[in-house]
Amino acid sequence: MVAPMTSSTAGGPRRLGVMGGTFDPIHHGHLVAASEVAHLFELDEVIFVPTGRPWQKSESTVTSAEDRYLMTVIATASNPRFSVSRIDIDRPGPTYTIDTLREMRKIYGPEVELFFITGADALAKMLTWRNAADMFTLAHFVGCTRPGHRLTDPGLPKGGVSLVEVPALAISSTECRDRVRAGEPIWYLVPDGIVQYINKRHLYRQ
Ligand SMILES: Nc1ncnc2c1ncn2[C@@H]1O[C@H](COP(=O)(O)OP(=O)(O)OP(=O)(O)O)[C@@H](O)[C@H]1O
Ligand SMILES: O=C(O)c1ccc[n+]([C@@H]2O[C@H](COP(=O)([O-])O)[C@@H](O)[C@H]2O)c1
Repeated sequence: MVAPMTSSTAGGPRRLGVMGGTFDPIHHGHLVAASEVAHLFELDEVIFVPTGRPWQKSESTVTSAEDRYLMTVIATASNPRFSVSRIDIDRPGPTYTIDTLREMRKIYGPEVELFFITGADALAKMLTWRNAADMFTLAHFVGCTRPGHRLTDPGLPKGGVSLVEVPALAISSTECRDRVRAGEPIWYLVPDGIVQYINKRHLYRQ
């Protein structure tokens, strides 16, 4: 593990975490990873960014962007340091992180420090992402441990990534969807409001 960078705290540039994900649905694994990275890196805020069209996931299995966005808002509402951005769902075309980071820099200004947060599985695939080499000039990348996945640096530019240990929660969105489909409970895998939203909207039934 690489020791996290510490902040310049008061008076320094704003430090923003960017937690990108399909969040179909959002679960406690996402929330705990974001919270831990916020703590370790002394972030001012973590912005959750639900994907619009996650091109590396099968389109037919992805729930509508509005449902995923609303679930992300519900799940993060109680944490004053968490917020949700629509930038990926409002941008047409496939979702590329290079575009997310460019847009973030336009919105928050060139001085802001961006920390893009990923789990070990996403980090392992990062070199297959669009314009991967350019992403590292726009943000620092933080790879988090995730049960069932080995956390290694897949050969990213030196200094561009930190690997950190977060509390281990063996939860995936796939498992949540499968459990709903099978009539099994997802209480405590996801926030209570997400169980209620899924039931109200009849998501993942077939
Ligand atoms: N339990 C977890 N612990 C740590 N990181 C996680 C965990 N679950 C997801 N992540 C990370 O959160 C980000 C968004 O993940 P995503 O929304 O694709 O959820 P998922 O559970 O991996 O979904 P699916 O099962 O549908 O593939 C990714 O960087 C992923 O690696
Ligand atoms: O930029 C890309 O080409 C790219 C390819 C795959 C995933 N991503 C981003 O990685 C984050 C996690 O994605 P996912 O598919 O694991 O939910 C999310 O912000 C995606 O937009 C980005």
